[in-house]
Amino acid sequence: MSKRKNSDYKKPDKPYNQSGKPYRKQGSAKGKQKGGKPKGGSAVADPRQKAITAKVTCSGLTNEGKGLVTWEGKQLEVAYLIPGETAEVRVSKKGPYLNAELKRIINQSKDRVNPPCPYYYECGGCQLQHMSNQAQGRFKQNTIDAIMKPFGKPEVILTMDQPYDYRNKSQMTFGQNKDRQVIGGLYAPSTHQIIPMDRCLIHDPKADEIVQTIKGMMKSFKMKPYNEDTGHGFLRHILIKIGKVSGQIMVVLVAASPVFKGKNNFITALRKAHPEITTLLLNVNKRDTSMVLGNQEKVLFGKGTITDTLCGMTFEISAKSFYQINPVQTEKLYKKAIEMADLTGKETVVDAYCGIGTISLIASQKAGNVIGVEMNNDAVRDAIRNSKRNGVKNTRFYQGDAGEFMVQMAARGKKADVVLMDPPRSGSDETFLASVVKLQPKCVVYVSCNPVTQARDLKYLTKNGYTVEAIQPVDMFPQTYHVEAVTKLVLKEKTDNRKGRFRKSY
Ligand SMILES: C[S@@+](CC[C@H](N)C(=O)[O-])C[C@H]1O[C@@H](n2cnc3c(N)ncnc32)[C@H](O)[C@@H]1O
Repeated sequence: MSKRKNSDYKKPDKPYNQSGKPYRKQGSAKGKQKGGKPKGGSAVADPRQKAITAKVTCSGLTNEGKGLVTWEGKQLEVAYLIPGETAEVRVSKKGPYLNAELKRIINQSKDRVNPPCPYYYECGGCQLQHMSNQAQGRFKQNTIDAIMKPFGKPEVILTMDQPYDYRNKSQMTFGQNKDRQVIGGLYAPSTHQIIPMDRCLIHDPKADEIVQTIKGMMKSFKMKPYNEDTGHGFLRHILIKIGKVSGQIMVVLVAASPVFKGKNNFITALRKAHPEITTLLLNVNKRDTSMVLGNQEKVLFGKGTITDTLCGMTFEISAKSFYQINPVQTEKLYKKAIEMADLTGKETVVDAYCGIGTISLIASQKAGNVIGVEMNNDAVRDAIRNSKRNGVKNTRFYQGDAGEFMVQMAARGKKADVVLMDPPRSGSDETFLASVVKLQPKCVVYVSCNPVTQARDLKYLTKNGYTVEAIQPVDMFPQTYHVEAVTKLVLKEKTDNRKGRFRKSY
């Protein structure tokens, strides 16, 4: 990223509460209290000595779906508490911070439901299963409304009718328990501790079934799970991608070594148990990292890719390429994004952070031409293949940093009528945004899975000639606090004083 030029441009370092104001991290109220009466809740001892039980009432939710309570004048976060509920919480001191854990609900909200997942309270992968679907929708709407308040009122969130089993991509991690038995599951929040589980209710059930089969095969094939502490063992993770429309299934064994003993017999046994698997890969990840996939990849059978259909087009997907994980909601998201772009068939469109070219190719049907730019090599290769596969002739794809690409476009005096952008969670950067401002597309459509970084980037664009015209939230990740939004920005018309009339500044 280039040097900061605009003092308003700042990486968000704190999450925000629903009033859009920064709030403190969980238990982040400092333990020391300077006298004065407690402002809320009631307590029975001093948490500096030992944990105490306090009665509190939940007044709101953080962006991460945790209940906000006031205790002794301090704001604390309590996971799994719902606004309006009164509860007993256990307050303890963690370092300089206070930590509050839910012990018992005294008055229950009508929004509370029994979480269907038996691992819900240990896992942390989902944060909202204790809330009804309507309450989850309201929470996400409030979150996005608060964050986007400076830019206008968002539309009503597009929710999902069947909010379980939706993920087309899943990954499970392998290890051993203290009795040296193989376990497979998901990491507990912010740790590398595996919570053994046979089923995750937001995964495609078929994916979990295949993982259970492989786990069962490990003993007879003497396949050891990898041990992060000793560096011994073979299997680290299993990644599965499923084409929800095509039914094609990719299984990726992520191993610590390329030496796969008993490979052929293993493949034969797995194919016999699951003839529906269309391709199997071995990915080698030797690094001490939380990244699941390593760089080395070998196809063990099949094509090494799967295909799927979105918005009437077919897409080929590699193991390492990004593909939206909830195809039902993705169709709604893409439809909105293309609608917001107001294409007439003549425009030059830039699709930045384009992945395997999904938005580019869908937009190409209504545009003059589309230029896609993407960092990941495999995704660019998929995008090029996908344009051929769909008989699209008016797209070009480039590999590289989207910001650098836009700088070059601006330097060469190229034009773009519309910029579609869909950056990762960290958002875009000033190099990219400054070039958008230079290129002056009449419309920018910004898709984001993180409203906080999106709001930061919108602030930059609105300070530099753009107005937000529409914001559409979409629930792509039911049961979790995450929320996606697509925003339309248009170039403001400027008054040309010399001529005394309005002119467009592009
Ligand atoms: C949220 S995904 C969106 C992909 C695509 N628009 C879609 O809907 O499937 C973000 C994409 O940005 C890519 N990416 C991340 N940083 C990038 C950068 N600096 N320049 C270009 N692409 C980048 C990632 O590899 C990923 O494919």
